[in-house]
Amino acid sequence: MAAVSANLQHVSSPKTDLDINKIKTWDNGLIMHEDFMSPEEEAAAIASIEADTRWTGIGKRQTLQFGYHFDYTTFEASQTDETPLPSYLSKLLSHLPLFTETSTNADGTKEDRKYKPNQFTVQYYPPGTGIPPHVDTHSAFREAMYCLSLGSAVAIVFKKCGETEARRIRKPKRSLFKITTPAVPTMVGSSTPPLDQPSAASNALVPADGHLEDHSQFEENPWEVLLPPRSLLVFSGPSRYGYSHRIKGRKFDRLVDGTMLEREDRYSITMRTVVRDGTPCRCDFPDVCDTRILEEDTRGANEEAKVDTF
Ligand SMILES: O=C(O)CCC(=O)C(=O)O
Ligand SMILES: [Fe+2]
Repeated sequence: MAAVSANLQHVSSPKTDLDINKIKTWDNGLIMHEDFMSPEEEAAAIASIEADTRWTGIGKRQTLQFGYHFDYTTFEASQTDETPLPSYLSKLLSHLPLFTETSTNADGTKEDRKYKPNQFTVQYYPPGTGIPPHVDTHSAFREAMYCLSLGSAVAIVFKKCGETEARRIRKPKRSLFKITTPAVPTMVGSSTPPLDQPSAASNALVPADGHLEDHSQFEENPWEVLLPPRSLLVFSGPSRYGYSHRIKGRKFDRLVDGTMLEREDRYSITMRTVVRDGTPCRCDFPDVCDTRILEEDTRGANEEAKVDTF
C-alpha cells in the first residue's frame, strides 16, 4: 500500500525499524503492523463478522461487542454485559503483539506488565462514513489500545490535543443513542460517524516518509496515516492519551501520487483492556484526561461546599 500524503508542512513520518515485518513506529507512541494477518484469515474474519446476527446500533453506526461490551452511554465498559469471543478473535488475541506498560507502584517502584485486551468492538464503516475526533476514555481502559483494519483501506487523522480539545472534553458527553444527526465531536469515547461529503480540501493527506522529531509541530496540525487492510494499529503514550483521532466521512482518500483511493466496506476491531479497580490515569496530558478533570471538579465542588458552610 502506498504511503499517503500532501501537506509537506505537517510531515509525519514513521521509523520503519523492522521493515521485514512491516512494522512502523512513530515518536508519539503509535505503531503500525502492516499485513498483520493473511488475506485468507482476513476473508474468514469478515465472513464471520458478516454472518453474525448480534449487530447493534443506530443507523449506519453498527457494532458487535465481545468480551466486556463498550457502553455508548458512559463511554466505558459495561459492568454486566460480556460475550465470549468468536474463534477469529481468540486466534487474533493469541498472537497480538502486547505492549509493555510501565506503571508506578504506590511505593514509587516501577513495574513492567503486558495486559491482554478484554473488550472488543467490531465496527462497520459503509463507504463514505467515519468516526468523529475523539480520545478514547483514559480512565476506563489501560494504556495500550489495538485497532485492526479489515476490508477497505482508510486514512485516520491524528491531532495533538490543544485548547480546543481540552474545552470540548469538558462538555457533557453525548450518548450514541441520543444522536440522530451527524454528531458534533465530543472528544471523549466514540460517537456516531458523521456522513460528510468528500471535499477536495479534506482529501489532502500527510506524507509518511521523513522523520518526526518534534511533536510541537503537530499542535495545531492534523496528520494522516493510511491504514491498509489487515494492518494493526497500536496506540500507546501520547498517541493514546494526548492526540485525538478521527476518520473523516468521505468516499475517497488521496494518495501521495494523487491517486484517489475509493473507499469500500470496512470493518475495524478495537481491542482495549478494561480498568476495573479505579486506578486513576496518570498520563502526561491532564487537560484531556477524564481522571484529572473529575479530580479537579471534585476539588472545586469541595471548595464550594466549604464556602457554603460559612
Ligand atoms: O475504526 C477505526 O480504525 C478506529 C476506531 C476507534 O477509534 C475506536 O473504536 O475508538
Ligand atoms: Fe478511538
